[in-house]
Amino acid sequence: MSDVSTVFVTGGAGYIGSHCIVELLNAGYEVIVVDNFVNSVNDPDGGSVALKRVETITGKKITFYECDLLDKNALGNIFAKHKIDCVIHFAAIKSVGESMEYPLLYYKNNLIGMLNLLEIMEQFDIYQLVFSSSCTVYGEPTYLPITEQHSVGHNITNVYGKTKYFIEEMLQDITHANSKWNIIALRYFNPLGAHSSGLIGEDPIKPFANIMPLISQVAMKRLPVLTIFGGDYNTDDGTGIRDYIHVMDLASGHVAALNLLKRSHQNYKVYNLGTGQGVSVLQLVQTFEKVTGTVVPYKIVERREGDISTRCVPISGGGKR
Ligand SMILES: O=c1ccn([C@@H]2O[C@H](COP(=O)(O)OP(=O)(O)O[C@H]3O[C@H](CO)[C@@H](O)[C@H](O)[C@H]3O)[C@@H](O)[C@H]2O)c(=O)[nH]1
Repeated sequence: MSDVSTVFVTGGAGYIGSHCIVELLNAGYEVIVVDNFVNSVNDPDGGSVALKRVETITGKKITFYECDLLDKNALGNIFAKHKIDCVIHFAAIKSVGESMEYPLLYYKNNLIGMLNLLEIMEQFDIYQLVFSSSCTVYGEPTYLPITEQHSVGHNITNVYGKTKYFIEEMLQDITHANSKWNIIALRYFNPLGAHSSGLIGEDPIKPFANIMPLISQVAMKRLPVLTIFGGDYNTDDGTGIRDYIHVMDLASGHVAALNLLKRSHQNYKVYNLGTGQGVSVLQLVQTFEKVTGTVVPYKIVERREGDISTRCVPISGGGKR
């Protein structure tokens, strides 16, 4: 198997991307980052503040480019300049609540971006890819905890999840057609937390609807009260249950996936990345209060459209498909 040492990272300035780069650099990989920097706090000298801080944390230099994946020529030019071994594709657009608003924009950015990347990879004879997928591909689960063998594509409640599902299908097809492809799709459950240095973390600049940054906003008094969606789910305390995974554990999962691609040909594999432990919204709030010593005022309202009740992975996942 080829020696993976330089990783091309799309969306490296994002929350998950930046934390993963820390682990990649610590594991001895070199990284080339592309990002369009539209959802990051940017540095006046170019790049993003998060990337600069990753350099501070690791003591290593990051090569980065401002590039949108819709610009295939620009992407090709970057590939032509470097000896890239492997790609991790984080870049995707998300919107508030990930409703069905603007589906065309989602499909265009997320699907064409992926296709451009795959075409350029093939052109440069690079076939190793780790793809950021999501537990949303499972839709409303028919059994719990969710293994990788659970059906995908049914009742997906948001367009973001659908793009992840469509891309997974595409990746599977191309590996069938050309066995040179060596791909792992990682289905993230709900990431939270920050690097222990506190230098990087989740602080979105665009409007967002995920629970953890909202809890932080309320704790910092930027928002008066946390709105908990639904107190009548069929769970112990009535609030929704998710599997929250620490972002640095997610990062380790990416390094493990890359190491696996490097060690042996995988063709196409999917893995869940979760903890195996379901946590309710109320438990999350109470734990946050206990750990930080800060009170988080909340009110329980109607369920949010498109939300499911419970989603978690088994303690030891299956891993094969
Ligand atoms: O203001 C809020 C926001 C969320 N929740 C609840 O908190 C839990 C988690 O919600 P959220 O952080 O929005 O995540 P999910 O709804 O589980 O799904 C998100 O998280 C997945 C894993 O990252 C992504 O793949 C999905 O696209 C994304 O919608 C759910 O029970 C929500 O009902 C609230 O009660 N109040």
